[in-house]
Amino acid sequence: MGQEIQENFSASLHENLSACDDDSDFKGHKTITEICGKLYVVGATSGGAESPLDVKVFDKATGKWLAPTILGKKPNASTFHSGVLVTNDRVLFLKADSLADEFLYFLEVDSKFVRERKNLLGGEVVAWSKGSIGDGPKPIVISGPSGVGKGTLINMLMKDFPSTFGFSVSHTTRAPREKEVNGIHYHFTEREVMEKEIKEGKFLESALVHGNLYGTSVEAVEAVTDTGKRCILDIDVQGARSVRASTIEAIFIFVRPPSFEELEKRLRDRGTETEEQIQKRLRNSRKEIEEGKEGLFDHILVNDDLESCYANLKKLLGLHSMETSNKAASVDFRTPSSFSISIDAENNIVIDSQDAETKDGIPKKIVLDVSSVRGGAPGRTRGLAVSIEY
Ligand SMILES: Nc1ncnc2c1ncn2[C@@H]1O[C@H](COP(=O)(O)OP(=O)(O)OP(=O)(O)O)[C@@H](O)[C@H]1O
Ligand SMILES: Nc1nc2c(ncn2[C@@H]2O[C@H](COP(=O)(O)O)[C@@H](O)[C@H]2O)c(=O)[nH]1
Repeated sequence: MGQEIQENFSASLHENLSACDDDSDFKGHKTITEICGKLYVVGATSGGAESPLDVKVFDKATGKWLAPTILGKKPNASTFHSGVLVTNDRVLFLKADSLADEFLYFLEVDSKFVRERKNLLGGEVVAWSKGSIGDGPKPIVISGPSGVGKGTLINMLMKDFPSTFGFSVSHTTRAPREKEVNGIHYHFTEREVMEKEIKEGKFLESALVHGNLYGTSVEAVEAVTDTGKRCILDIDVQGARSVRASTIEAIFIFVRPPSFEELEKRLRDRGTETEEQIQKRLRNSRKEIEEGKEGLFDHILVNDDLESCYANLKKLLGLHSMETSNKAASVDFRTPSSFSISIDAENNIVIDSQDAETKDGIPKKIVLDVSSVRGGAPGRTRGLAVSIEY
C-alpha cells in the first residue's frame, strides 16, 4: 500500500505535468497517483463540488497523455479528495465533506474487469467502483426457461419489498409487448445500436436469446446499487454464466417448471408470443433446464404452486413477512473538510481530521480496514470495515 503523490509534493512530477500542459482544465483540487510508470490524475474538469471527478493518464515512458475510457459512475467532486494506492490494480479515493455512504470510491486501473475491457476496447481503461462499508447486499441473478414464472416472482418481491430490491432493466432488441414500457421493463433498442454498445463495453453481459439480443448494462446494475437497494437480474443461463465469471458476487437462482407440459401451458396462456416463437422458446427450454443442473446455480426452485415457490424464494433470501433492510451496514457520519492520511502498523488507512473546529457528526479520526475488500467494478467494492473516533 502506498500513498498518492500529492499535488506540489514532487517537483519532478510537477515538471512532468507542466511540460505536457494538459492537466490545465482540471478545476480546483486534483491528485496524482503513480502506478507502474503511469500517472493517474484525478480532478474535476467542470469546476465546483457535485461535478464529476475525471481521470487523465500520463505515460511517463512515452511522455504522452492517454485519454482513458472511464467506466462506472464517476463520483462527484468534493472540495478535497485523497487517493491511496491499495494494491497495484486499484486506488482508493477518500472524499472530504461527504456522507459515510458517499466518501469511498475505488479507481480500478488494472483489475480483472479493467483488463477484460482493455482487451475488448483497446487503449487505456479505468473503472470507478463505489466502496461499501460492511458486506452490503449481494445482487440476485434469477434464470430459468421462458414462461416458468421468473418475472412473476420478481414482481412479487418488488411489490412486497420495495425499498429492499431494485430491478436491473436490461436492453433488448425484441419488440415491446402490449403492456411493456420502455425504461421500466426493458430498454428497447435497435440491433445495430446494441451491437455497437456491446463493442464499446457498455454491457456487463449480453447474449442472443430466442433470436434477439438481450444484455445487462453496467449502468443498469449501478443505477440500482446507487440507491442502496439489492439488485435483481432476470437473465438467461448464458448471461448467468457471464456474471458468474465477472467480479460481481451474486446469488444465482434457477427456476424450474414442474413439467414441460405446464411450461407450455403457461407460455400459451400468457398469450404474448406467436406459435412460432412459443415453439422456439420451448425447444430452448430443454437445453436451459439441462444447463440449470450444471452447478452454476446456488439454488434451484421449482415453481409449481406459485405461493409456495414465492415462500421458498423469500426463505432462501432470508426475508420475513415484513420488509427487512438488506442495506449495507449503516454508519452515519460526515468526513472532515480537510484531513491527512497515514497507514498504521496493521496496514489500516488512518484519516485524521485537520479541521480547525470539531463539529457534531464529524469524526476526529476514521480508521479503514481494507484487508477484506471483495467485488469491484462493475458495482460495489464490498467488505470495507470502519472504526470512528469523535
Ligand atoms: N406457479 C405458477 N402457476 C401457474 N401460472 C404461473 C405460475 N407462475 C407464473 N405463472 C404464469 O405463467 C406465465 C409466465 O410467467 P412469467 O411471465 O413470469 O414467466 P417468465 O419466466 O418471466 O418468462 P420470460 O422468460 O419469457 O419472461 C404468466 O402468465 C404467469 O402469470
Ligand atoms: N442474458 C440475458 N438474458 C436476458 C436479459 N434480459 C432478459 N433475459 C432473458 O431473456 C429471456 C426472454 O425474455 P422475454 O422478456 O423476451 O420473455 C428470459 O429468459 C430472460 O431471463 C439480459 O439482460 N441478459
